[in-house]
Amino acid sequence: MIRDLRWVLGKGRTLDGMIALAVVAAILQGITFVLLVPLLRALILGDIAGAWLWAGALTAAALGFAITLWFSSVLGQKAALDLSVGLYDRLGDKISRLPLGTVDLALTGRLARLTSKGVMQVATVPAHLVRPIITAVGTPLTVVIGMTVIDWRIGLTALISLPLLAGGYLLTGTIVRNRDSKYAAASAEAAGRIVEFARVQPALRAFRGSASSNDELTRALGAQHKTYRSLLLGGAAGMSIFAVAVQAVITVLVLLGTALTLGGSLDVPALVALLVLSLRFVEPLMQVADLGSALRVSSNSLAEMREILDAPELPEPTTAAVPADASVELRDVGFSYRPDTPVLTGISFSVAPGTTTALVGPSGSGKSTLIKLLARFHDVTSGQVMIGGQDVRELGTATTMENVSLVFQDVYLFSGTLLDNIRMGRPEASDEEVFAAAHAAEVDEIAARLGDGWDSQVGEGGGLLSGGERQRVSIARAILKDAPILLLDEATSALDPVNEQAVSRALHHLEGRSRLVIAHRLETVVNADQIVVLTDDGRIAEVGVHATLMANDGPYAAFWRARTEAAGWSLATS
Ligand SMILES: Nc1ncnc2c1ncn2[C@@H]1O[C@H](COP(=O)(O)OP(=O)(O)OP(=O)(O)O)[C@@H](O)[C@H]1O
Repeated sequence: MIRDLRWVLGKGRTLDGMIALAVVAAILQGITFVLLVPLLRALILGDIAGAWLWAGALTAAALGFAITLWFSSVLGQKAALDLSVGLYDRLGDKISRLPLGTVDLALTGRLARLTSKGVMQVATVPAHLVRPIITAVGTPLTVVIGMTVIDWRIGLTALISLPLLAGGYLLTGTIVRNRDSKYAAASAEAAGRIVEFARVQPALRAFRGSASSNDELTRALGAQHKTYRSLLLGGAAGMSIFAVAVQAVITVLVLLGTALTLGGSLDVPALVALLVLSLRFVEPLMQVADLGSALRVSSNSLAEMREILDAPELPEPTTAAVPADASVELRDVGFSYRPDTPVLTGISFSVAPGTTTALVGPSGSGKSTLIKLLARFHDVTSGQVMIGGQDVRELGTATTMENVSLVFQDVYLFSGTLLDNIRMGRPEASDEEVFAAAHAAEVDEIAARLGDGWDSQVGEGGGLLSGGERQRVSIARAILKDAPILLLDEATSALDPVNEQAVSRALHHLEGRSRLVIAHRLETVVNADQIVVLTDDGRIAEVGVHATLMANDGPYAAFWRARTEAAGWSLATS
């Protein structure tokens, strides 16, 4: 854990300083406790001069303890700040370098949890956990040494009791850790079910509440409740075991001290003083169990962050190649998300500069995956994806992205103004260029409808706009960006006719680029320079133009017949 913290902090001098001062503070606190023995002894024996002397020494040690504790607290707070800044920096930096294909909803959810609760848990480790744990261990050790100096038999007994207490602590830890991870898993499941429950509300209400989704949520909440109860019971049992171990040690020390006093080898003042010391000796240890389980929770969060930070990135070339033109070529491309489950196999075709290729295939045939490979969301498992005669791995992610514009179904707008969202296509564009792109994509009518025109907020994720409006904003971005290659997922089937026509007109402004389109509109398919038909297992079934493929009477002709029968009206409107 400390190694991981040091890794986040870089040099970690603040952390090292805090640890060194915490060790000194723990020893000074132990010495303060030990000095109680001669002080009490002097007081009981009526040695006033001696008592003053010991009281002075005790005050000096206590003062030293307070000062070092204060400095180590300050360093602990500084380490907390450095840690949170370091973690946010590293996570932010990593997200910008992760393959886009891996930045999905699951990762977003994990990051939301880790950057809120997780970072705080880790940042407070030095000040609130490491330092108290050093005190909880260093102080009793110093006290044991002091006891040994006063009476070696009592000291030795206290020393031997330490492994017993450590055993009790470990047992507590094991019980809490196992139950805590079960509770964490049940909580994550319950949180997922609640989100799902909220998401499917429209469907649930439309179908008068299908019981299954409710059942799942009830089951997940029940499991969470059960694991929480088990965690509380386990934690209480663990604490009790530890407390019993502590009491046993005190009892043994009292019995031994009494026996030694009765035997005449220990005087009464020393016995009283040692008994006081025994109580102080176990006091810091009592905190260890609590601190230990908190430390484990923080260490789990840090491990999860490291998992994200250590996730593999796409290799980037030292010098990015330059594409010769706007052509696209796939050479025997194979891809799988998981080992041994290929999604695409043996895909080869080219898109000549300025032409349109329509991708057609059943749901799940890999059309979106293929488009994402071209934008380097992932690297191929085998074969090559080329842009302008260069492998995208030689172009690197940045150059690849410079050469493509993406207009996808699930357009995500960031919460900001309409204009800012369009400007994102080319941040350095002038206002005139932004307005021209917005006008071409017919976004100006959206601006006119919204209260604050171009400065209207679009809401988180663009939630204040309709699906078709979000798509037009995304087309405006693409027009502004003016990249030579357009990757488009049409999805106009999900739009109302007015929006569909607006999107369709907006897309005309993106003609002239090399276009690879997941085609849903029959008009796009029939007019495409080339149609690539995929099979349901991600292979190429046919490549050609509409007339040839219809004449072949193969899978494409079957697809065409099915579509025109199902949506004959759309031919009439196109
Ligand atoms: N991130 C992912 N991780 C694992 N498997 C995935 C992932 N994305 C897609 N798949 C799987 O890859 C296959 C192809 O999916 P893809 O979305 O590319 O198909 P598609 O032809 O675009 O489908 P649709 O027309 O329904 O959008 C499917 O079996 C899908 O379940």
